[in-house]
Amino acid sequence: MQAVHFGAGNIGRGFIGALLHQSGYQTLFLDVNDTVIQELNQKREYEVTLVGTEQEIISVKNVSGLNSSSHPDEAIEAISKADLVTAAVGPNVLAHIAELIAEGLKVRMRVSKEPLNVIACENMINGSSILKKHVFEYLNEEERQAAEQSIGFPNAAVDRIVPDQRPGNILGVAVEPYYEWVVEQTSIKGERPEVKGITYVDDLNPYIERKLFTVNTGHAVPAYLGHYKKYSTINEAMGDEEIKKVLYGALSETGEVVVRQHKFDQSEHGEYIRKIIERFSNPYISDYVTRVARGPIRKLGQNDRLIRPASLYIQLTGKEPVNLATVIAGVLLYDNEQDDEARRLQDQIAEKGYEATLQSVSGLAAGDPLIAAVMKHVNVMKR
Ligand SMILES: NC(=O)C1=CN([C@@H]2O[C@H](COP(=O)(O)OP(=O)(O)OC[C@H]3O[C@@H](n4cnc5c(N)ncnc54)[C@H](O)[C@@H]3O)[C@@H](O)[C@H]2O)C=CC1
Ligand SMILES: O=P(O)(O)OC[C@H]1O[C@](O)(CO)[C@@H](O)[C@@H]1O
Repeated sequence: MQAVHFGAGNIGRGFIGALLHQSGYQTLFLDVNDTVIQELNQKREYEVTLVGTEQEIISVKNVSGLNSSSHPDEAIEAISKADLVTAAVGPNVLAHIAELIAEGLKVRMRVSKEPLNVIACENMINGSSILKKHVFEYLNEEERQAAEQSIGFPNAAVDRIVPDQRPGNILGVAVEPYYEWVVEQTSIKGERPEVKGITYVDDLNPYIERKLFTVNTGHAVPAYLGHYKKYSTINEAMGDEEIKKVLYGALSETGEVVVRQHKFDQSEHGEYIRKIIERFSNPYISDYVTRVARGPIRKLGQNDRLIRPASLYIQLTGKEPVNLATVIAGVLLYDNEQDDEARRLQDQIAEKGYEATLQSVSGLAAGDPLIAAVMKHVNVMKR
């Protein structure tokens, strides 16, 4: 079986690539990073090290790479013949891989009605549906109708902390042992892809929201408040009692939302939170606050890990999400010259101020109570 995976980065190699290999797939990684592609083609294998109290090494074999930017025709051909297409490129990059996928589908649909599933493995709600929308922009009406019949874009939630790797080791990845990959089976075309480790569910929404609003909201706390307090790693930030207090508070706020919205059992959700906080504190993983904080404009999006649960908390409880508001203030204060979105955010703030910037990046209406709640913390924290 042949899988084509877009993005030979941390999650691509450290999570999806490893499971595909363990499930018997040959994986072609499509990426724009020549160094990684060359190394993949030279070595044809790499190691994933699970780091915890005990270490385990997984050898990922039957892999190759292709620079999809300089070799689009080969990429199109590979997509046209693939048994499964996956992607972990980052939410903002989905639009940029859509044309290649569309061209691959056109070639495929000309010669066969064989079903294919395309799964976006990103930290976002409805990632595969959004990718589908981008792909369909490159298809004509007839092709769209054919694609509706045979090409599935099941949404997915992926969870594994894969920090940035040590320089010098191009392919090897150190990852936490934990993982979760949940895929919406109702959108699958043909047989469900047999990938070890995928949990199929009918409705993904509860799982993606629980994950995004617990793992990712939670991780954002030591990331942004850690950077604010001048820590460089998540581990250091997790040792700060003030940060931990906001973390517990924020996860209790999102917990209330997730449990009420999706009817998760309260005590099971408490246990889920406990495990996640333990994962953030894994002493064997060295994760920089700047990686987890990357892309602050995206993270202030209306459906992302902070604004959506904070807005829902206000709607559902009528209370102020004090802790989530503190973290959102931390995002607005996130100043990192190395991060393009952080620079753009600070430029906007310099031009029009915190309140108007928050409003414009989050899509919140003027006068939304969340804005006032956040501004209280901005005013204290910026002193
Ligand atoms: N690292 C983590 O712990 C987790 C990350 N994710 C999600 O997985 C996605 C990827 O994250 P990471 O692997 O951490 O990022 P990464 O930056 O390590 O990997 C992204 C890869 O995509 C490649 N890429 C960029 N533009 C491309 C294009 N046009 N065509 C093909 N490849 C392209 C990059 O060169 C890079 O190798 C993100 O959506 C992230 O939120 C989800 C769960 C965990
Ligand atoms: O990948 P994003 O959306 O930039 O956010 C970083 C987050 O994603 C993860 O890498 C994995 O979910 C977490 O470590 C962190 O919370």
